[in-house]
Amino acid sequence: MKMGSATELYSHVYSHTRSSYFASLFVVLLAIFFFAYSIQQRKNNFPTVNSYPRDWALKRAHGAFIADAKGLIQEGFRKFNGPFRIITTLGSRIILPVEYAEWVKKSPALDHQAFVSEEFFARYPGFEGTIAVSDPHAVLIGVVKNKLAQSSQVQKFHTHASAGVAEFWGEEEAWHDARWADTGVRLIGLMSASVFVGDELAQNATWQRITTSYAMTMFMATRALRSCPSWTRPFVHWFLPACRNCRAEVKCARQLLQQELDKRAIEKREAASCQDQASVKPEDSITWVEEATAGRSYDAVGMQLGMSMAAIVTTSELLKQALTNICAHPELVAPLRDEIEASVRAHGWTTAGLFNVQLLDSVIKETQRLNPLAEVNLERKAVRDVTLPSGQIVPRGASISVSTSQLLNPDVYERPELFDGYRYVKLRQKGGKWSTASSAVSTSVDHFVFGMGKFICPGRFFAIAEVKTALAVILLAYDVRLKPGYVPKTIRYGFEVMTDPGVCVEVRRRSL
Ligand code: HEM
Repeated sequence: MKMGSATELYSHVYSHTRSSYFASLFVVLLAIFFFAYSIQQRKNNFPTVNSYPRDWALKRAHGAFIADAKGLIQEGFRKFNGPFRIITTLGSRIILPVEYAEWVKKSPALDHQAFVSEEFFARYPGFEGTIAVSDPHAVLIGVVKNKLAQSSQVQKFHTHASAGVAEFWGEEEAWHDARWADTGVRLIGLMSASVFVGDELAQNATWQRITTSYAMTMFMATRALRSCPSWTRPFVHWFLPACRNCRAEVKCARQLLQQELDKRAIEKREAASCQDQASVKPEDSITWVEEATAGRSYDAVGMQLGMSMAAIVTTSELLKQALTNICAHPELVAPLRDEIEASVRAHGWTTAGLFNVQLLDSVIKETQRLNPLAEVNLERKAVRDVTLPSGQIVPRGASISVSTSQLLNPDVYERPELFDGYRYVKLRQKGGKWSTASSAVSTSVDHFVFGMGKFICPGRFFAIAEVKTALAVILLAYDVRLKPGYVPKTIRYGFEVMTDPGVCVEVRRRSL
């Protein structure tokens, strides 16, 4: 009996313990499940603005994105009143309102190079330019930051801009077509290449063609690859015509650059063999990259294509838009010329001279405000799960961007839809935050066309100096106007905002 009772008691206690054990396990599992579920929910908690019923192949989503990304962004903020997703032709992007800009700027979990590497396939042959820009050792970025931005290139810019416009437009004193969509890019290509690779290679027509077209060729290849399922990409990139074009451009650029490197090596050997003759290294980015890598192996052509890719489309778009805006506001021409002439008289073609042309600086910054190149900026990839100030989780691997809608915010800018060449001159006079934020190379939450924080564009000083020099050279030597009847417009494709490829600017040589 005793024994029986003990066994019964034991089995009673055991079954009780076992059932409470299972109950506790159940509760713990349930809690884990709900915790994981709530995290998953928070991760997926970004409503999508262009998701449509039965749009399995995303045709409608892509069409809406390409046709009117700006409208979709406005719709997203209106509907969701906070962060949301947008389906793009390059995948999906989380769009944040400007209130998140400072947070994005500081978040160590958000990376720009990882974004470029992932979104622009920095792993396939032909994509050497993207590989160089997203290289984790940041050699190219270091060269742009430490050398390109610091050395004064204004004299070189002036020489090449003057030669360029004389070649493109000549001495004709009658109004004629400036072919501005093309000559604007060629001008920036020439000026940039003179600093990137030195005078001789800069003059080479094939080098000019490749370095001005590579960014677009690479972008077309990216688009073609994105339209293929991800598992096919490691194979199809060998066959897609757009990817083959990329590889052909890299191959041709490599041959041309190698000739330049060989020529430099011979000159160096000759200088070394001639005891009393010191070897003078050319002051250009070929030399700077070689010094920065300090004997480590690197891809010289990748560096050059990466630099051209980052520099030429962006800067030539700004130049084209700025001159078009000046033509559309002819009352700006006389005061701009007066300012440039006074500055050149006092300082010559120098960094100090460019610093003094404050109206030109304002015209350029105002151009960027209305033509910011893209509807979004601060493009980042989350390198780990990261929680937004709103509590939503951006999952590792997701891409985010901040909307540039602040550029048109009437609380910041009076009559924001209008082009006002004097806008930043007037804001600078107001003082306060605008005493520094009004300059074309500066950045703030009210104008971050060059990005912000750790990844801010290191080439902005170079770009602004180039655009100022080119505009000054043009305005001093030529009269400019829009072709009678032409109304300026921009072309939008997804997030991109570009100059009208049919822009009609006319020029005539000034008789001085
Ligand atoms: C008007 C002309 C230009 C515009 C609008 C522009 C814009 C930008 C923007 C928005 C970024 C990303 C910043 C961020 O996300 O915070 C960037 C990065 C970069 N830009 Fe520019 N850029 C211009 C010209 C140039 C030039 C002339 C160069 C080189 C000569 C250059 C080299 C770079 C590089 C290397 C990066 C990558 C920085 C990094 O990942 O840390 N850019 N640029």
